[in-house]
Amino acid sequence: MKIVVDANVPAAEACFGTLGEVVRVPGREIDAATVLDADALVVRSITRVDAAMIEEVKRSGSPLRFIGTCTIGTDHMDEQALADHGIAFASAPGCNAEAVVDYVLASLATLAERQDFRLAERRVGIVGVGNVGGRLLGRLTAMGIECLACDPPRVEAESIEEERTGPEGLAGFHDLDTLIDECDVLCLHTPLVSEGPHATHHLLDARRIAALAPGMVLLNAGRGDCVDGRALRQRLAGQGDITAVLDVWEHEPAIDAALADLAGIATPHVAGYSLDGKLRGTHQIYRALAHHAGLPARLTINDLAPPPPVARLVLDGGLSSEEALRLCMRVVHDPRRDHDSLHREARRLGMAKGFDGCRTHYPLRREFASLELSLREGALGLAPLLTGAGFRVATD
Ligand SMILES: NC(=O)c1ccc[n+]([C@@H]2O[C@H](COP(=O)([O-])OP(=O)(O)OC[C@H]3O[C@@H](n4cnc5c(N)ncnc54)[C@H](O)[C@@H]3O)[C@@H](O)[C@H]2O)c1
Ligand SMILES: O=C(O)[C@H](O)[C@H](O)COP(=O)(O)O
Repeated sequence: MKIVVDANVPAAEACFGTLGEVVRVPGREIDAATVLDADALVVRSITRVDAAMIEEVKRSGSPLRFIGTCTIGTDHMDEQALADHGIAFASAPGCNAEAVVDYVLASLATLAERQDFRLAERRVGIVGVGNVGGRLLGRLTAMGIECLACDPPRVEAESIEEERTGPEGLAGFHDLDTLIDECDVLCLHTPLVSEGPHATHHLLDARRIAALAPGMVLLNAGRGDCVDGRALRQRLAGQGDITAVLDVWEHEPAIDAALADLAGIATPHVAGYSLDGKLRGTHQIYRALAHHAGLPARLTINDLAPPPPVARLVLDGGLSSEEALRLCMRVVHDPRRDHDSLHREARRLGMAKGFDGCRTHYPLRREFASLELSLREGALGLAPLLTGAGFRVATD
């Protein structure tokens, strides 16, 4: 079996090499011609697999029968065209959700320090309460931070279910305009949905961007097209009274440089770029391809991940809860580094090349859960906050 794999998929040889011959191709270069004699294709989000590509592949008589994307998002795939041509499809739901939550918490902790506010006193609105938003809700709530949730498709689906099973799980869900009115921080974790009753293209449109109260933080780690970037740029340039944290952008990789300059934190679509998250994505697609091909998938995720560079940190007393949180987060992940790299590489290479370069050469990053915190007596009071934030805490 010949398997074409995006060059930015880690552990590709270790996993897919047990199933067939692996050929690595940079994601932006993968097209119909690349996969003419391939049996399987493994991509990430930068490869557009649309109807035209699938039709060209099939017209050429290619043996291609399986396409997997090692990502959560699937808006780069035309799933209907794949089904129409009998090509099996798999994605990697939830694979990097923990990494995105780490990114959100570390970004908010950075803004709290920069703007001198206490995160615990902020109310956070979460739009899209799936794998990412749901985990974010869980961690923020465990940290004692008040949250409001918005997920109309889920409410609709669960309401139908509720008629059969009784009311549960719907409390605390509100509409988007309520979150805009009542929250200090708005976090977008929606997929890009182009049509239908719950379309998300420009979900944050000019009207909603104008309605954000001065002082609000808008964070987008879903998809760039969920926010009207032009309207956001105008609001930031004109009034400059809100803060934007942007990891995803319209027109990646040639993103709006002026918007990137105005954002408090601007990162090149790397919120989910922990090694753990990428390896989970590879492993999920490896299992799906093995299943499709009727082959055994013997590797476990534990076979793939190396030990973390910092495994354990001992905390004594003397730090405030905010200081301790920031310190522990930054040992694992600091979004300021990614913000600086994006600006530096964009100046050096131009935006599109700089953006892609930061992603291709992304430094090693692990997840909060890879760090064990050992709390000495004076720091024991920090345990609930640090556990809630996602660290492993030992109190012996
Ligand atoms: N920045 C990154 O690195 C990164 C990493 C992972 C995922 N993502 C993006 O984040 C998205 C969400 O990831 P996930 O794993 O939570 O997906 P998911 O499918 O588990 O959850 C998405 C949630 O959004 C809800 N939703 C859909 N339309 C909505 C609307 N109009 N308003 C409010 N909620 C709506 C869905 O009902 C669902 O509960 C992905 O589709 C992907 O595009 C980005
Ligand atoms: O959808 C996802 O999983 C994320 O957006 C993912 O981090 C995208 O990374 P890429 O596929 O572009 O490398």
